[in-house]
Amino acid sequence: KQLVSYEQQLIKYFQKMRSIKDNSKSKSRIVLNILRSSQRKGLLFDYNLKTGFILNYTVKKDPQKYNISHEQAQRYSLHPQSVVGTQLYETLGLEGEIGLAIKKLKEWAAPRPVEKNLMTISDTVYIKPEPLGVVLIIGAWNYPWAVTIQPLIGAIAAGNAAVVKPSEVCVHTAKVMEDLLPLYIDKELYPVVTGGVSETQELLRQRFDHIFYTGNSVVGKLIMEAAAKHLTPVTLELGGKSPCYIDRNCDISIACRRVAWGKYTNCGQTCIAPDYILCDPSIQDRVIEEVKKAIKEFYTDNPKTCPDYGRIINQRHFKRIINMLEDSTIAVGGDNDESDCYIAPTVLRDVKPEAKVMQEEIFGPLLPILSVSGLDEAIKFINKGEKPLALYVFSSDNKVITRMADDTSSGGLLANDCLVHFSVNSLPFGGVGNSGMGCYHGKYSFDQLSHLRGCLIKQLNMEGVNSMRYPPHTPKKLGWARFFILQNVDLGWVGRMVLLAVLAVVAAVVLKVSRRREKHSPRDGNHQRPQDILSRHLCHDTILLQF
Ligand SMILES: NC(=O)c1ccc[n+]([C@@H]2O[C@H](COP(=O)([O-])OP(=O)(O)OC[C@H]3O[C@@H](n4cnc5c(N)ncnc54)[C@H](O)[C@@H]3O)[C@@H](O)[C@H]2O)c1
Ligand SMILES: CC(C)=CCC/C(C)=C/CC/C(C)=C/C=O
Repeated sequence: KQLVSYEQQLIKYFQKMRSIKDNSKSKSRIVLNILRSSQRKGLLFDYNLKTGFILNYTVKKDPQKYNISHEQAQRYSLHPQSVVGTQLYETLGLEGEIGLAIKKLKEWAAPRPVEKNLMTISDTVYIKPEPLGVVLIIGAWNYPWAVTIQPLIGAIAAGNAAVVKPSEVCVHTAKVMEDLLPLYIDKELYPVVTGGVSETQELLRQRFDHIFYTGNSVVGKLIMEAAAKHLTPVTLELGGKSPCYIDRNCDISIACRRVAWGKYTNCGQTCIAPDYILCDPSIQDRVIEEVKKAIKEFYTDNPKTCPDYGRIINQRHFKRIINMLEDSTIAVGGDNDESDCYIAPTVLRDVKPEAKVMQEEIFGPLLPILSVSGLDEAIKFINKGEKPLALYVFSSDNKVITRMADDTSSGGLLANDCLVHFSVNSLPFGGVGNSGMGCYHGKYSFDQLSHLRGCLIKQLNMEGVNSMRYPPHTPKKLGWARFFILQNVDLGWVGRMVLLAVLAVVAAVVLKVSRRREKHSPRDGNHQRPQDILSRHLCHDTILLQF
């Protein structure tokens, strides 16, 4: 029933939308105006229903069509990555996020009761998550589905409208998104705007209610600058050099296989790829040998012909990565082919901190190894740099892992594995410092793209209790205020019942006393209501302290 009435509402709304004339000069302004007017109509506030409907429609009712997007993506000949790989690294996560949102949305969107202090004990105090409005999602090219659609799922779940701006660098995927998204979700509420820097800048001149940007830190600063003009909050999912410390005390063979997977997946073009290895010089040769073995195991003797090994996204990035090889020693790989944007899985040995490859995020299949004398030096080295998006530590010794966690800071920390924290939707995913701000995935996406509105609903009675905060202020009142405000009450269910019973008894006693007084004294202008008497008791009697 609800759904039918909701659909009727939608039909009316679309009729109205169609009648709006496109008389504005700027394409993005039109888009924004449409989204804003849909917001004003209050339709988006029906978000439980709407999101449930859209998400169900997308995945559950039409799984076949949902899958077509991968196949079609392949047909549009995306940058080389196997169909299975695309699903494993990109769309599997999306399915998980959608499933979770469908399952949990009611719970996430519901008012959240919070702890109260004594002053607000009889009030209703809660957090009400509200949609922010219109979110601008600017995606990057390296995992275009994951980094563009995953925030969109959060935006929809939280009841927002969203403009989706895929990266122009992944030309084909952007086109697929532009073609396919409107087939599955409401194109009026979630339009896809394609284009490059100038189109993005034009979008950024508009006022959004949140900007969710994924990409490099240099552009991240420009996004923040543009957002500041409208005081628009931002989520910045950036990158940087994610260190990987391999302790002497660990299974080096397993560690290196996991590091090789983390590094060479998507040809190193992963925001959380281990950027470089720090290890004791005594294990460097072993590390090289084991990474080499893993490369062969994953990508055969000739990664160039292996369908699971990727390519560099374009020649600009190819040249940037090849330039980094200049002053380092190649231990494994190194062969490349510019015409095919191919760079073999490569390991660099005895790399100096001043080497070119150590001056910026590599974002390619080069794995430099730097020598450190042990954990202390590794921590020192890491702390000299910017706070990374991910930090990896491999050790069989829990003390080593704990020290790394305690003495460094990063967006995420992973011990004895790489990348997999991205797939755990109960963990917040995001950077800190130069690697970004804000986080998402699962409920964190919902909260990040909601306004958490603090609500306190008081009744108009019990006015006397408030006298402690009203002028004239006195030290005695302050004493009471201190007690009532600073005492947090978390009594639990039983405690609340006991407190209620005690309050009822006190109220009954006070009422009885006041009635007796009323009986014995005639009504006059100074008559006091029971709650005033109660509050006087509350403020001046020691009974309360025992309370
Ligand atoms: N933290 C994460 O989740 C995450 C995920 C993927 C990538 N990254 C990081 O992103 C970087 C790689 O992506 P990229 O930056 O090359 O992607 P990119 O070139 O695709 O740029 C990202 C977006 O910014 C827009 N853009 C580019 N220049 C702009 C400008 N001057 N003004 C306004 N908009 C502009 C693009 O149109 C694009 O949509 C790496 O640093 C990587 O670590 C981070
Ligand atoms: C398949 C498993 C267990 C995890 C996925 C790991 C992966 C490749 C994450 C990439 C995440 C991502 C969007 C990075 C951004 O650049």
